Amino acid sequence: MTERIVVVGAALLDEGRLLAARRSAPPELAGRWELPGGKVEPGETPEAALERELREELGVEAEAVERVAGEWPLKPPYVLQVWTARLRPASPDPEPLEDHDALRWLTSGELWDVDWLDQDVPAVREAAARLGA
Ligand SMILES: Nc1nc2c([nH]c(=O)n2[C@H]2C[C@H](O)[C@@H](COP(=O)(O)OP(=O)(O)OP(=O)(O)O)O2)c(=O)[nH]1
Repeated sequence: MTERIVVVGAALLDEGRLLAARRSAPPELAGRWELPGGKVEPGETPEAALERELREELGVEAEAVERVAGEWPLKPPYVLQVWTARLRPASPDPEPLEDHDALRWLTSGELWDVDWLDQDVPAVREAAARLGA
């Protein structure tokens, strides 16, 4: 059986907008936009991983809300799963603390203004269906 490591991506939604984050590393991904998140660690639930990654990367207190149906292949052995998420009431605003050098809140009309990682495009399309919901 092949090893498979889940990367969780957050479709962080706020006031009908989706947060996009521009990667600053590694060189082959730098400058492209993604859903913030990261690898699920052994023994961790995807929801806990998502909340931990958002705290580390963006300094926010977020809550995973629901899984976006689907799973998208990344560079083996990684696969991307996406959860919608929201900021908890007392959360600070997101800041690009690590892994990213820019953040943008996108309305549905602005969704394709950023250069998403190719492998994120189908996931973003699915997540976008929740915008304004
Ligand atoms: N977080 C995130 N990673 C993505 C996305 N799309 C995509 O190809 N990736 C890739 C980039 C990385 O190779 C891998 C996740 O790595 P990461 O650097 O975000 O995760 P991490 O914080 O747990 O990593 P690490 O520094 O602990 O190794 O998945 C995405 O939308 N979000």
